[in-house]
Amino acid sequence: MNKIPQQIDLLVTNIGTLVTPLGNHPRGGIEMQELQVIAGAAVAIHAGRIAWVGQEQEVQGALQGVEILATIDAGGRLVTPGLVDPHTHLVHGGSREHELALKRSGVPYLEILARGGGIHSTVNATRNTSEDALYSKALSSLNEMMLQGVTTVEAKSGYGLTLEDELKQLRVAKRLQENHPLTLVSTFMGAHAVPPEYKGREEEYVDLIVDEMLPRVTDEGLAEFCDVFCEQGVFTIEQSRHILMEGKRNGLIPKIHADEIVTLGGAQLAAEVGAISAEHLLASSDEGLQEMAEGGVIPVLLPGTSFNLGLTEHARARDMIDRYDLPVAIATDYNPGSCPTESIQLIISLASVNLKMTPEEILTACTINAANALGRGFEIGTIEAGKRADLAIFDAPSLAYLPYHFGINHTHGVIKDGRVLVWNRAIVSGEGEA
Ligand SMILES: N=CN[C@@H](CCC(=O)O)C(=O)O
Ligand SMILES: [Zn+2]
Repeated sequence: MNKIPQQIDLLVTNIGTLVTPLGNHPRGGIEMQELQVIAGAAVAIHAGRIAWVGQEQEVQGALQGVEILATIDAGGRLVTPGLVDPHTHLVHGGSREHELALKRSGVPYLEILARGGGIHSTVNATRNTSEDALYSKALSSLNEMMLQGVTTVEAKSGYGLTLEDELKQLRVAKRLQENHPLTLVSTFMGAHAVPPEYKGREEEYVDLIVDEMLPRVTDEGLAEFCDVFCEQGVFTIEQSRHILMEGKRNGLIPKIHADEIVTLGGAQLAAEVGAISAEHLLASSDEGLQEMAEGGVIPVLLPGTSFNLGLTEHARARDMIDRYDLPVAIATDYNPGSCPTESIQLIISLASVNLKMTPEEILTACTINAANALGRGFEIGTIEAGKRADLAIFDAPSLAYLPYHFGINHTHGVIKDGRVLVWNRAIVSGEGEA
């Protein structure tokens, strides 16, 4: 139990129900179902951290003699840990609604890419967009995410695909890290596609990533993670292994877009290279899932992507949880092609409808498990003394109401590092404010 400080900066009172997983570690299998539920709760915050959490009727006793600087009334609402979105392609230029008809007429995702559209179309747009314009666009998406109850967001590069354009994307993320109150976590993904100018010279592009991009990204401190789109016609298992191992040598933790469309063995590769997470996994084999479980790799599932691509098959979340005890995380995968939405609450409903996850599993997936997919389980993802004071406050009578009542935003308030950022559904403090 943490010692209670002499001063409380903010006391959140009148919480109808507080729901949170517990602990710092990823929660797999049946543990995903286990939450702490406190009816009539209060949370005391000091220096951006949770100092005390418990039943409101105990608050007087617990905080006796402590000076309370400010109080905020949660109005009997539902409070959860601030949500964590561990997989987004936040920074990019343009949009791809011009591909909608093609997509809906049944042209597969990889076919659009092979024809020079898809990711390549966004690479063009991103190269032709200034750093300031990329910043403004990403900022408005980040604010949307914040309004959804999200307090930590991962952001990948991968729409530049030249040294300078990859650095440009990552510098935008760094500026947002510095100026925006949400926590932004950066991932280098120069291996998102082979750019058209390297067609037929794929190995040369891999060399460019390894010899020039990785060292610069590390030198400038622009990313924590390195990701690869390991997929048929994109990067092979061998190329992915090489890039991820070289990334590791440069101090970047591996992540991998694995087995999204074709069963290539990306899940096994994730375990082999010691990846912190593997993403998508619609086509992973049982062997792959078993190896992920043994290797401690977190599956990050992206139900918005399979929904938006019009697929009838989805990632096997039930098998992952019930048979392999895996600590499933979920994310938006926000990107301009396969999943153009910032709405984690839509993803929460899709995790219920298409992944057949329970409300308790879903909350675990977008809090403590997502936090661990970003190596941050020690400081976020639960409401416990000592953790960062990141809270989401919802206009919802119960946890199950979040996936159940779909397609609307339930967020009433957001508190990040003890600061009220959203209240009454509006941003009250944000980018550029101390
Ligand atoms: N599948 C690869 N990358 C992204 C999509 C990128 C795009 O289509 O622009 C994803 O995770 O879904
Ligand atoms: Zn992605």
